[in-house]
Amino acid sequence: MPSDLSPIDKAKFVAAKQATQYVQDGMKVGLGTGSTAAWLVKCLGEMVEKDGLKIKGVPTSTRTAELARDVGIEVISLDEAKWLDLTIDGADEFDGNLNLIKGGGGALLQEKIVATASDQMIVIADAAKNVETLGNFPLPIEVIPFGWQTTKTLVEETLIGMDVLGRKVSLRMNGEAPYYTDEGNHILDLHLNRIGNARQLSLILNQIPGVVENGLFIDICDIVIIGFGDGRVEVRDINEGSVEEGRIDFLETDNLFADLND
Ligand SMILES: O=C(CO)[C@H](O)[C@H](O)COP(=O)(O)O
Repeated sequence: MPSDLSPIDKAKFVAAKQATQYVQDGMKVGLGTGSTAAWLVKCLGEMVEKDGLKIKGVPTSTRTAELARDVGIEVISLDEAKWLDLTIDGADEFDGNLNLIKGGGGALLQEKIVATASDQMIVIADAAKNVETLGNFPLPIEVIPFGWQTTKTLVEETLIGMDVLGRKVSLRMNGEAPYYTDEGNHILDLHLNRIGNARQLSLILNQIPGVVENGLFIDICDIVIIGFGDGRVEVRDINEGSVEEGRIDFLETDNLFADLND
């Protein structure tokens, strides 16, 4: 077993590896963004190269598009694909109803569009992302740069009437400058600590002029695959209401793991 990887990275890897079992020849697959999704893309690239897996990938960011091409996955746009069989992505938090906070990596807009245009969305995550109530992770919202400070004020005023614990709103930065998304927008991070009614908050935030989308994914995710640092995986399926457990043996995957870690 590679010793230089943290238990969290191993957990992300086993969740991603388990998710590849849902990918079949001929599928159009949405490819998420972030460190866990990057493991998935690398695993799928390995399957394309070594097993001749034939898939078309729709990436959710320029970062993922580059990685997917690098590992040999055929990349198409969502407009070319029109509809997807499956999207696999990471998350910043998920709750017992498989509702999510996403957008820690700034790609929430494309991620939500792509996941919504899929028959099935699978989230891959380490166990630390599992929460009872969403909101400890700051909720990202994507806003257009025009008048963003006014939009921020409107968001702050809106939060006064909401069932949340914190109300601090900060502009995401990239060093000294504001962060820009792939669509040329900014991100406001909402430090809410606890979101009492995520469905209501999501609907209300999206009504504010200047807000393009928020990082709450409500009723979008079907399955969460949770990875643990010792190789265990747990699969939660919202439709089946089931929980399955398994294990990925690091000894069996050691070579792949080492290759992918290059
Ligand atoms: O939503 C996302 C990017 O916008 C990511 O999926 C989320 O931030 C989780 O990232 P990681 O897998 O690196 O923990």
